[in-house]
Amino acid sequence: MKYSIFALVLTVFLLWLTLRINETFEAIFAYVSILTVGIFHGSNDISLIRYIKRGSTTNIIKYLVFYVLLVLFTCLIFIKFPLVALIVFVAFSCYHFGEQHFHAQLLLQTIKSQILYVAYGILIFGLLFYFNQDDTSQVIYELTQVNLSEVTYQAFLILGIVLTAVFGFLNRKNFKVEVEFFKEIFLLVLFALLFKLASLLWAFAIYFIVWHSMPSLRDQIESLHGQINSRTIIKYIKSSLIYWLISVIGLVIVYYISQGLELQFITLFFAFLAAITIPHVIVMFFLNKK
Ligand SMILES: CC1=C(/C=C/C(C)=C/C=C/C(C)=C/C=O)C(C)(C)CCC1
Repeated sequence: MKYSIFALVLTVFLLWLTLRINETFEAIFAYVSILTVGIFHGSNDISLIRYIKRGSTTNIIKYLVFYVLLVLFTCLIFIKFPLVALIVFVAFSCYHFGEQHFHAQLLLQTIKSQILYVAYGILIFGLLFYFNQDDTSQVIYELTQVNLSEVTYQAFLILGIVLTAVFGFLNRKNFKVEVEFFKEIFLLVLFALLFKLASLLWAFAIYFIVWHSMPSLRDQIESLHGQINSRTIIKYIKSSLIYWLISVIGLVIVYYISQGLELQFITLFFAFLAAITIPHVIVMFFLNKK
């Protein structure tokens, strides 16, 4: 079965599940899935760098040091200039989500297709934030001390819709033939419904796991090992385990820090996600260019 059909069926099932569980279960499922599959899909960046740089004589330790410094630098920017850091994080994330959605559906990677990636990411985050305004505003306020008004969310969503429509149209000759326009629209309506019914964290988790992390894991295993089977999956898990463990330990430390601060855990959770995500987005950018 094509992955996108599986993801579609799974999303409909999760929509049904959302109607049946309460917010506590949503939060438990969200944290567990983000901490396992979500963090795992970003835990193999060093192997991916080795793959991207194969043939190069540069020592991999150099990349590891650079990677760790980038994580620390992101943390520092979040502390010193939180608004700038948040805007950069959301912009990178929009590109990254859009890239995962479209890169295999387009024939060529051009400036127009890259703007489509950003546009689609804006549309997805626009729907997520628009339908969960209060919770989003609270997290953003705790991170940056900035209070966003309803108009900002409307404008962000409209920007996503317009840019996706315009750049989807401008890329029309660049799409592979099998791209189904109506399936894409149906998906967006499904996301809108899901994001409206689910809590912010659960809605984010469903998109992040089903539509981003799982297809990204599949692409990464294919790039690194040529094919997907139990042997290559185990190989991938083995080489990711140590980085995954370091990330989870980092998050446990963040949890204990949050106990002493007057912040919600979810706020620090997103800040933590940002710190480990920005270097990952850069690695995936170069992997997809290959
Ligand atoms: C959902 C959400 C936010 C953004 C989260 C983002 C942008 C996550 C990106 C994750 C990525 C790109 C992971 C990559 O593998 C904000 C703005 C903190 C506000 C609160 C809710």
